[in-house]
Amino acid sequence: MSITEPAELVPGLDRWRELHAAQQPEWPDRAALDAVLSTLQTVPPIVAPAEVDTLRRQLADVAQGKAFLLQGGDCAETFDLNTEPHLQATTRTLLQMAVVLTYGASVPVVKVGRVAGQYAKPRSSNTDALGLPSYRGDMVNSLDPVLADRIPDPNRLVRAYANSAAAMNMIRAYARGGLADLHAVHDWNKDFVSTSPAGVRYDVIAREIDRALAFMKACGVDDSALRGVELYSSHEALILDYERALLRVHEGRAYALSAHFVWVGERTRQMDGAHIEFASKLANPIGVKIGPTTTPEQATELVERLDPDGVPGRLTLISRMGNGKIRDVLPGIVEKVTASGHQVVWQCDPMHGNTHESPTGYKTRHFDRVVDEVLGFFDVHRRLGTWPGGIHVELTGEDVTECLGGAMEISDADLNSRYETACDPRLNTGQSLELAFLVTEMLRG
Ligand SMILES: O=C[C@H](O)[C@H](O)COP(=O)(O)O
Ligand SMILES: C=C(OP(=O)(O)O)C(=O)O
Repeated sequence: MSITEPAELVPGLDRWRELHAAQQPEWPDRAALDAVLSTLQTVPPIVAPAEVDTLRRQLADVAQGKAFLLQGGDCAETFDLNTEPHLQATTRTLLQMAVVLTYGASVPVVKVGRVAGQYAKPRSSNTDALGLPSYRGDMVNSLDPVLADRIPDPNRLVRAYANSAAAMNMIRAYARGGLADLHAVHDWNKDFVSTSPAGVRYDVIAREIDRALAFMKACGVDDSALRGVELYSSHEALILDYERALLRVHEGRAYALSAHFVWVGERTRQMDGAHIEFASKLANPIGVKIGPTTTPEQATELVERLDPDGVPGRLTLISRMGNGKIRDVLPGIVEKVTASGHQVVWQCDPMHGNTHESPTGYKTRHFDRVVDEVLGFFDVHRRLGTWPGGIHVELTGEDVTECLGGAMEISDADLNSRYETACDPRLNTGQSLELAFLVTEMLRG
């Protein structure tokens, strides 16, 4: 693999540098940043091109209605919480959701974590409630409300790389055996079953799977394929200097090897902006968030620009419109993009359009609105005869109290008991599993 002079190997690779890049940190010392970037240009990347290509092929199946995409993880990962228990909890929750979907709806599930690199956040405001520079993710500055720690520090890019690489190392290990072995389907529910209605429901499926595995064993069927899974990483490609430093050219194609899948956010998807230009040059499967103001024309323009060769699954359009708007805004977009002939993955992020502030001052989301946005997404696709390809959720495997509602009926008064997110509120394990059960019913629907 060539890692020298990527811009000479891929024409126009660095055109993004001439365009406006929204939401970039104001690094105080350009020379310090450049020193860090030149280090990152020579490190081994976090993922490999062959893995990225495999995911792209699996997303082609999703685009063609043959599989479902489950993507989830922290809103913002932090260096402090990049621990084995935290990674295991996130992985377990994703695996449990995938089992519920695969078993309940008989559909292959492509599993992608918001993990091993989700260290940068776009913000609505440059300052926080205390008047300090906003926290922009551990890759940029510190969550601690101290002025000096909120100054962007380029050394954090190296820490983000190192933490991502370490996390990806563990995730690959989990995926290849042990934790992700379907024979451990019961263990994923340990400590959880007795405390959650969704855990009890899950246990029923786990017992059925156990029986099926015992039956297969008795019949002498080779079940080695069930001893591991494929689990991919993803994050928002926000800090372009970082993404560019971890880009490598392989067989003439530019791969962002910071993750298997990267997406461009709602705040940075301007057609004439640097993020879309950068993403257009990548060989990775990429996503773009589309919010409630997106027009069918804009969506089609994005698709033509990011999928010029019409590769099924190359592009995932992630709608995040809010439950009150999705039924009105999404249909025109789906109709026009479908008429263009491009086979995109349609994915629903039911989190980012449904955020509000609780009377107690917490940024929160109500589970009912989350579910209603997913229902709206399914309604639209059913009506138009297109495939509701996946969901994208902010979740954690911890028992936090950040989103309201769900079977445990988390109330405004409960929010302060375990509100731990570094940025936006996440579904806890129980709420995540409940969502998986509900989506299974929608898929069967
Ligand atoms: O996760 C998404 C965004 O970074 C987040 O919603 C922005 O939050 P803010 O409006 O508090 O800046
Ligand atoms: C910032 C995010 O979302 P959006 O771009 O949709 O606001 C996110 O998913 O972290």
